[in-house]
Amino acid sequence: MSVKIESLQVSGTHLEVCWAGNGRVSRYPAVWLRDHCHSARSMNPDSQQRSVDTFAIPADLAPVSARLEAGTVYVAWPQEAEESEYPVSFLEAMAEPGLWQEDRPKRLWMAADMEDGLPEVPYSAVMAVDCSGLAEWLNLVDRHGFALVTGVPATPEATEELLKRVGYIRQTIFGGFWDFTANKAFADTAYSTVEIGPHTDGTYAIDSPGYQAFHCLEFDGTGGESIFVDAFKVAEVIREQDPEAFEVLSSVPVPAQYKGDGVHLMAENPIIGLDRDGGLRKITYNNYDRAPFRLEDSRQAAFYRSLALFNSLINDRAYQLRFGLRPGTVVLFDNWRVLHAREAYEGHRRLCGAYHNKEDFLSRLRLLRKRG
Ligand SMILES: C[N+](C)(C)CCCC[C@H](N)C(=O)O
Ligand SMILES: O=C(O)CCC(=O)C(=O)O
Repeated sequence: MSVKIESLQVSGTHLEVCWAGNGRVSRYPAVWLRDHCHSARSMNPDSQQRSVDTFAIPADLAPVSARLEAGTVYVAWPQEAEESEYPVSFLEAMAEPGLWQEDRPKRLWMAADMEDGLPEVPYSAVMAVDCSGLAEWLNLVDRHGFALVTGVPATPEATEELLKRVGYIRQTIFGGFWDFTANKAFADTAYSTVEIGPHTDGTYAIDSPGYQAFHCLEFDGTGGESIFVDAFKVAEVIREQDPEAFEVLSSVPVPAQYKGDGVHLMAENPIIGLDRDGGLRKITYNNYDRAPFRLEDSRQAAFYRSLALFNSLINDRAYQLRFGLRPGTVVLFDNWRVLHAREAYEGHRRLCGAYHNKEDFLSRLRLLRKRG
């Protein structure tokens, strides 16, 4: 429910809005206001894209008058016949200066935190038309870094249909929706039976896949247990216990590469990527794909020490959630936060799954939350 406006007035180069209930006053500068006008002449009514010429707005613009009518604030400008329009809800959302952000709290975890059960949603709920189950699944992934869907028909078709409810599938050198065994189809150990330690995928991609899903369709063998690690938890432990290591891991740009299958992909990222406020944004870690690079000796020593600390924590069972992927259960996890790994295995194992881009998952989550 939108907050009500108690009163509004123009004051110099600003519009002042006094909000009902708390008496809070918001001040909006004229140039910013004119640049964000919602009328059809300033915002394309079909695309909601800005059409006003930002750069023709006089730097000394000042509003002439303002009025409120039926949930919209109208502002009159000198030399303009038409008023600008602003939904009250828009002015409320922009009441104070501040950079864009969304409230998406994370629950960081160690293995013991998951002893009461894993975040999961039944397939029937996720596929239901009302999308409440889909919203629950994506909210769980956003909060915990992963979530299971149980009772999924063990077919690639059902799995692909499920994953397409999240958003369109990300294409990579491995294709789109993939269905694989240890067939050495690509120059990557995923297509073998060897052990793969905790890592994120696509460290060699400038835009690493935001999410990854696995569904084990067939398993007739031994070993092959999956491992998941909340690397945000590990990063916060390091930030607390070893600030020097945290500085190294969050600042040294580590190059990665994928060489083979007709490509040579390269990208560089710090292992612990931070956002503008110093919060955790993106973990990028795959020691197998780290490309050669050199630092000067003392920095090189600090890098290996920090890397060894990170490695010791992600391989500490206290941080490792371990379970076997089995037919019927799909795991979707945040590839920018949760490391995944696999024990070596023998016998036959068939996995299918896909990647999603970070922005497409968050778009679906955002729209589902708006419906909620
Ligand atoms: C596509 N599929 C999941 C089958 C295999 C992907 C291999 C990804 C590679 N280990 C990396 O770290 O990027
Ligand atoms: O086989 C698995 O369980 C996972 C393989 C893997 O790590 C990957 O595809 O990145």
